Amino acid sequence: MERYKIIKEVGNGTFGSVWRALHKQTGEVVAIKIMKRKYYSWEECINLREVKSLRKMKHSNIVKLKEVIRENDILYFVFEYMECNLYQLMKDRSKLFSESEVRNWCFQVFQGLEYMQQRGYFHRDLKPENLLVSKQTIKIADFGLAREINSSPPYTEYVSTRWYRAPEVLLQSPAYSSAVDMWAMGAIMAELLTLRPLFPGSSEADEIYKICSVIGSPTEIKWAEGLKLANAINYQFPKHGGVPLSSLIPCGSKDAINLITLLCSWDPCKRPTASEVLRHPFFQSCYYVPPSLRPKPTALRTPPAANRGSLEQKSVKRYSGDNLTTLKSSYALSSVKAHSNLNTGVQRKLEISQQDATKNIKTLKNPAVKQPRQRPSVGDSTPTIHTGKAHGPSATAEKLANMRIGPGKQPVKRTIPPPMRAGGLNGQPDLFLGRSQEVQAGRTYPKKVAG
Ligand SMILES: Nc1ncnc2c1ncn2[C@@H]1O[C@H](COP(=O)(O)OP(=O)(O)OP(=O)(O)O)[C@@H](O)[C@H]1O
Repeated sequence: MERYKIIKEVGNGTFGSVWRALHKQTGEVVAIKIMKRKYYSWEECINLREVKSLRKMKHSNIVKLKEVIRENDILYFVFEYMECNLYQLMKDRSKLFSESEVRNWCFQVFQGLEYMQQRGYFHRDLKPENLLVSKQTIKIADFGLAREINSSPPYTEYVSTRWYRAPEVLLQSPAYSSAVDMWAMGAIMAELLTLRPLFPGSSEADEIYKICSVIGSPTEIKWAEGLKLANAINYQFPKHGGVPLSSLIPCGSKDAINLITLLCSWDPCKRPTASEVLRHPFFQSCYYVPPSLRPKPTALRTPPAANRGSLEQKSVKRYSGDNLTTLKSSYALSSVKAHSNLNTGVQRKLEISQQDATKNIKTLKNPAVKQPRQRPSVGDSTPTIHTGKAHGPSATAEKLANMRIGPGKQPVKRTIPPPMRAGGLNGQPDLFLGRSQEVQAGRTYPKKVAG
């Protein structure tokens, strides 16, 4: 570590603090993540998801892991340095971003996600804090929870920050897919357009309530599987018709609203894949390189046979600044098939794998080291183990099951996100707080300064 000069702390997450540093010899500025727990052997380190997944990712929209150093049982990740995260860009703004700014960021993030999906990974904790920006470039960071699409469910440990958490995860589906990242991106895209979180639940139960009040409660037609999941944990959805997203995102174009609607579909199979999203009319003005002109990706991870066909067929890598052709509205909603394929691959291996949970070193060896944070990730995103049905109802299941929000058509409420640290404050459990406070339309959400 003596090769680096540590300059300033720039972030403090669940698992590590992140510092701006200087490579003494080259003068290069880097970000060094110092892990909070100790690592007594290299073996422990190289099994970390962050190492395993990031080592394989080489894409201009994925933050580059340059080096991993273990010294005196302390683990350091050396990353390329990025100026700030997306949440920091949003929090003090009163003027909305233009749609083209939002489009530009989202296009880049979806390219990173497409790359991940094609290599068989999904992120699982997308949120504005994990999208890092330097000038016009945005990159996906924090692969601590990334998972291989083909790894075996059930996925028992805690996943993703509440406001961006997909309904199937809230309802404890044991076999979710990369579609959880698409849900999160729908919520993030809406937030970028309005500077307000779309589903600012103050607890897991309130999160579902908020989702229902915006997109309407799921029906058999919209999401039969979801009704089964709810039934399995004895949960009843509140009855809501939802509201037109255009009323919540008045500045959004038709295409933007349509894309967010698709991304935030109840049914994960109905959410488009990243490749499909990149062909959506919302990105029509963005540049596209057809598959035949794309360079062969290096270090391509070969998916197991079960998924290979579907992944390869969908293999679309795109975009470079030059040699461009514009794609004209060739977007087709084949997402049902796409996510089904991924899901099937996952679900096929539905043997109970406790081994899978134990693989998560973060989860098991670093419980509740959560540092106080300001957004709902606090405490709530600590990957504590959900025991799941196999071990009796989890706390979430109980919370959800005990909750009955009275039916009846109510006007849609925009609600204040949890004051300061929502749910799970300082590691406290995520308690159901009842119906959230109303807030007048047009009022912006107070957000606290990021760490
Ligand atoms: N490469 C980087 N360049 C600049 N800042 C960074 C970089 N990586 C992380 N940060 C800052 O540090 C913060 C925390 O980083 P990160 O999300 O990797 O930590 P974590 O412990 O995994 O956090 P979480 O609580 O989200 O799991 C980020 O939100 C970001 O502001």
